[in-house]
Amino acid sequence: MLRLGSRVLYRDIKCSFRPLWYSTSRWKYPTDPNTTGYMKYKNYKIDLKNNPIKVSSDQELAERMDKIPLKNYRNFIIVAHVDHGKSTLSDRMLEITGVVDPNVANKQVLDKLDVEKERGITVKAQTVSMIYYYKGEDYLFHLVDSPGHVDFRLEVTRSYASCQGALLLVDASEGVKAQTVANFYLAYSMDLKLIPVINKVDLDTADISKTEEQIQSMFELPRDDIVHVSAKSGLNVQYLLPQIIEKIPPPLHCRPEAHFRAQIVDSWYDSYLGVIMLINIVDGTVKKGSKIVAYRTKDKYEVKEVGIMYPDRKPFPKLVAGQVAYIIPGLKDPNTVYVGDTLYEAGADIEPLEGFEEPKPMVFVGAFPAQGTDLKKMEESLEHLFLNDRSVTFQHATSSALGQGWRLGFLGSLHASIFKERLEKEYGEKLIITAPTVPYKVHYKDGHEEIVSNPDDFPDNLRKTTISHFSEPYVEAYMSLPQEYVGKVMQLCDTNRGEQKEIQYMTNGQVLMTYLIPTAQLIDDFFGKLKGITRGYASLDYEDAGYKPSDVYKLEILVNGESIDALSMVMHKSQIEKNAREFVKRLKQFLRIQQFEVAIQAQANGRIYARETVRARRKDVLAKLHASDITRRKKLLVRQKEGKKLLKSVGRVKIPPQAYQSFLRKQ
Ligand SMILES: Nc1nc2c(ncn2[C@@H]2O[C@H](COP(=O)(O)OP(=O)(O)OP(=O)(O)O)[C@@H](O)[C@H]2O)c(=O)[nH]1
Repeated sequence: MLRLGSRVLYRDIKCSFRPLWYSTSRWKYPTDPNTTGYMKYKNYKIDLKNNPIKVSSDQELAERMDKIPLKNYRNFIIVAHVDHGKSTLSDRMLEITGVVDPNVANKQVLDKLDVEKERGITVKAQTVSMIYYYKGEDYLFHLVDSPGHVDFRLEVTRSYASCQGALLLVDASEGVKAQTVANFYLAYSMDLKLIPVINKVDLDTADISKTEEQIQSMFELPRDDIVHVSAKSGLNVQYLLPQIIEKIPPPLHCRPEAHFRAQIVDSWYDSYLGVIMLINIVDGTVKKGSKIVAYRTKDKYEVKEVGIMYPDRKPFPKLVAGQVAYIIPGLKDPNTVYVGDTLYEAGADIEPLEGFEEPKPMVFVGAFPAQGTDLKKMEESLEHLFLNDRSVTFQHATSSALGQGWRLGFLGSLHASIFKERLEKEYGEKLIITAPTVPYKVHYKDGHEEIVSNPDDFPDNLRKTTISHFSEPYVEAYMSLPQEYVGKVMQLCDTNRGEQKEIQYMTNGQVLMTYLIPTAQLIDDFFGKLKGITRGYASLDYEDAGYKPSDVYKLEILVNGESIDALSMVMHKSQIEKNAREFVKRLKQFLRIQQFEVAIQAQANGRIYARETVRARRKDVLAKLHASDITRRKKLLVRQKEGKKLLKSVGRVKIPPQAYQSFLRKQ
């Protein structure tokens, strides 16, 4: 298998020289997307009169779909770098096939979550079914719109399992980016038939020739196969649909006559209907009343409803092999559903389908309910969200500062922030989230190792007699950027403890840099900093690169000598001094003045690195005293001083949860 960053890829890039005039030629489009009748493009004749298909009822739609033979099914995914236009292209396809009304302004119809609409990014892969009429026959398409961001790569990988082909979409003005390359190799390794598509050809900044050249040289995809579209205006999208039929094979491995067997692709929770599962039906049929079993748990269900996504749930009488559609098993407990598990007909003797890759969390945070939040209700909300996002790992955790909560593991920091936002938006819950941390490894002298994902559990130097050393996780980061920014990016990587592996200069003025970077640096907004110094021109992708020995320590914050577990952090030696000073200063802002003096200290490796003091509140004990009574005055002041001393020795500082919240929010 070819891997992103492999020598093969770089060699190909280096060899991709083309004469200069090549990149300056411009394409002309003689076609108008609104023209009716037969149109010709790369030898495809499209019957625009019969598209979109016309049906007057759901029943007619179901009957028409039922007549489509397996050989006319096409299951495909759209993959691309972030913002290259996947969701917009899906909108146009849904209009051409009549799934949504073309006369209303459809905008990223498949980005269904609030957080997706607000942030303009796809977080969840969404499947939708469509019927397309071509050369006198109906075809059934199952399209998957996938997320572009690297944190959601697992969503894309899982979706590939139900697809035979992929549209590899590239923005004509940006060209091939780091995630285009990563997605290409993923699709390539899964044997998917790829159709290259150049999008945004309407932009003044579009450089179609250069983008074509990149696609041809980097992916060895023939230039002639590339379709040029403007997903925004709809230009040429109608010519893409016949390519899907001609190039992507049907799922002929599916067996409609066999016993029912399907894979759970996704799942979500509906407060009325309970669990809903999106399934890829490999064999047989399933309908309301079918008795089915989940292979992993051996739980039995009687199916309550089946249907297709069009683009929302549309109940159908039955589903057949080759389709990707939903079922409602009448199940209330989301904890018993495993994405990737096989469902099969009760009583049948079947082989389970190959499961999905297990998520490997890169970022951990502690999550605790804010004051006044019901723990039980929050646990329920979390379970419903986990059902829809199986990439999150979680376990119960207790903090002496924040009480009972959870330790959550995510695939990246964007993933963590999206999850928190979903929880707040969709479930109205309030959370206190501790600083993100990566899983560190502790190597003991007796040879055993331990992974620590909670900084509070990280051993301090006192136990070092039994510890041989620590190590921290690294990623191999691939960055593509214009040549002029190479110096600045090298500097950024150096300050983030990066180790250079490879720098490749491409023919189009772009550079591909490969660095080994500690994951802890990556999750500390490395991408934001990279974008900042390259004025948004750089793109980043990464993959796990294992562990390396490292000088890491736990930085503890002490308030009057007592360690605050929720604020502990593990970090590299080089960052301790700066963070220690910053943390104590920041915590001071949020602590209430007490009757006695409060010391805030930052300690690591048995040493105090920084200290701030919150002075005690001074009560004016002399207010009521006559001005001339000097002895009484002295007596009162001495008594006040003694009282404060006593308070300090017995007084515990009660830190309100809001103080933690404010402290952590600023992190
Ligand atoms: N000019 C122009 N803009 C486009 C075109 N296609 C998409 N866009 C714009 O590009 C932006 C990103 O489009 P999306 O469809 O959300 O991209 P995406 O690839 O689904 O994004 P992620 O799912 O977050 O990776 C939006 O502002 C679109 O309006 C196009 O053909 N021409």
